[in-house]
Amino acid sequence: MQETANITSKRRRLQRSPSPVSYKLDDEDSTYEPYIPVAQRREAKLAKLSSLGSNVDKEKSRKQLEELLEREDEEREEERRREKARRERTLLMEAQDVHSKKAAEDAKKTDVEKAEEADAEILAAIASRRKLASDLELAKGISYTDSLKTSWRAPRYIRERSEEQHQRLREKYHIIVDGEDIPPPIEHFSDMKIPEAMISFLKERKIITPTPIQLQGIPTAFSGRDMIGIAFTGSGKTLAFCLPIIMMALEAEARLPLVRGEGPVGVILCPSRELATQTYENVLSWATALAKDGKYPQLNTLLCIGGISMGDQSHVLNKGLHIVVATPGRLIDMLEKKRFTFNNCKYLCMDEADRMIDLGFEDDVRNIMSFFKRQRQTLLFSATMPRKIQDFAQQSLIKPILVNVGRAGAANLDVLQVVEYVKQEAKMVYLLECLQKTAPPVIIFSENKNEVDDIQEYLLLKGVEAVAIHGSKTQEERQYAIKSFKTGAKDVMVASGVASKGLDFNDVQHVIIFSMPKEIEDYVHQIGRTGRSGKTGIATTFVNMSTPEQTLLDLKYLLIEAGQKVPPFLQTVEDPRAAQGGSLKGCPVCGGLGHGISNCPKLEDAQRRQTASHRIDDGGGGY
Ligand SMILES: Nc1ncnc2c1ncn2[C@@H]1O[C@H](COP(=O)(O)OP(=O)(O)OP(=O)(O)O)[C@@H](O)[C@H]1O
Repeated sequence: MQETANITSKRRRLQRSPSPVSYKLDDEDSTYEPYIPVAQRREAKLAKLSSLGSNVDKEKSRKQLEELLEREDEEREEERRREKARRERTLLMEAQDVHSKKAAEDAKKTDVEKAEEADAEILAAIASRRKLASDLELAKGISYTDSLKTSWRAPRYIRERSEEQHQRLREKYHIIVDGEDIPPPIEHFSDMKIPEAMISFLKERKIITPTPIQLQGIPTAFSGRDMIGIAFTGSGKTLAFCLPIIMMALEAEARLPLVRGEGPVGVILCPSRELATQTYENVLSWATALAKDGKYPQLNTLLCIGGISMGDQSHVLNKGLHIVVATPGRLIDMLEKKRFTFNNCKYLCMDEADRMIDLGFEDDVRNIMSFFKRQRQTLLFSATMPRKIQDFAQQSLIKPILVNVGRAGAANLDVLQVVEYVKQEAKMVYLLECLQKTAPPVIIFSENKNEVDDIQEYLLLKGVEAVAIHGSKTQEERQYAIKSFKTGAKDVMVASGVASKGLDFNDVQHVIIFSMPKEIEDYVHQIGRTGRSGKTGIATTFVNMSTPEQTLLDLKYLLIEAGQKVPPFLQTVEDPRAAQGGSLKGCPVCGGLGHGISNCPKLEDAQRRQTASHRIDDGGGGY
């Protein structure tokens, strides 16, 4: 009996000892009484009463007791109500306190801080864009976690190098990488397991050692990895994404030759017909060089752009198809008409990718992705890729690797940038003078199609051999302009933005920017038509009162970044953010260094275009 009592008292002590969750209550509130339900209390009191065994009328006592208990209950209830009201009052006061503190903090915030908060809100709104994947994948919740498997491996002696050695090599070439299990950089084409015939062909064209984007980008793409490749204009990105597609097509053909109705194995998307044509010609020449060697099969490549008759390429469509180079509009048309399918397509590359996944083309890209029937390798390349687009793209790729040579959007350092203040009415005359600065070939850029025509007309009148290209010209006129400028038959090409992205003309000496584009990215692409492939070039830009101050600021920062001379009139352009003590970070939407997101011309333009709901490509990219 004694033992039982001990155990019971021990148990009680144990029950009272603080549990990890309730210790605060036990420690701090010594008046705490555990709650006993009313019925239980009532029973206990009645039991106590009957145990007294008095002679009083038990029924009467029961009634009195019940009244007493009811009164007690009411008093307890009243006390509980008062306690609740007191707590609610305290919470309300706390909330009011927090609110007034926030209002006081807001009042203390500078305009810059408020602007930064507004920027963050806009950024968050853009970040909520739908993932870049096909609607089918999104609807079915399909997402892949592993990169595409390929048989390619770096040579053993390179694989055996330590990660520090790889990193040292990257640092030597100013390559910044980001991602998991990054393949090693390879300094020589001969170590990349590229066919000898290809190496000899490249050598004939003075392509002897890989450029930085190639020495990290080619092994990355050969390994089957998704990647974002960013490198300045004229740095050889085309070879970095074409070689992998060629090798993949050769491998597919060697496994099982493709027959009519099969293929393509891979597709390259470009934002303009001209760029697609140029890339197609490159692929064609590299594939032909391999076939000529006799050891490799002839690959069939299709150019799929608007403005041309696809019937002219029926000989390609009548055989197994290996590679398609396309602009989005015509590609979608061909896929919808089932002229070919993407059932076995496993390589998608987007050149000038920021433009492709930019607000205007986004839905086209998603539509194209919906034709893929299996996992693909996706590669995005550009000289400009603002942080926001990089982030957006990264969530759409599988274990992506970012290969970055220099700051995305930085100007090519081989271009000498000269910015001149020229009054609007003096521009045409000064242009003639400016043309004397260098020997031809020269490209003149204007943002306005009518102005392009006016400049060409003026130059022709003055006896300058000039051709013109813009989105309203017919495809024949555009092809003629490109061809005659490329072959050197014409000295000067006057162009709107359509010719700025990615086009590779031999040895352009001088780029004249007659009217400064609003978006600094466009400027970077335009001046990038010179100073290519390690050569130097000059870019002269006309600005005046009609150039928006913000554009001038973007330009000023870009010149400073590239170590170029900042002319006195640009030096006087003040950054309002600096005056207010705000941060001078570049715009995450367009990469411009002279403004924040809330003043981004690209965003404004995209919003305007979305409202007008028509396409982005200056008449050249789509169908
Ligand atoms: N490894 C190399 N060595 C020397 N020249 C090269 C090499 N790779 C490519 N080139 C040449 O450099 C020129 C520019 O290459 P490409 O057009 O691929 O540049 P890009 O980086 O795509 O430029 P953009 O951003 O303007 O499109 C081409 O004429 C090409 O033949």
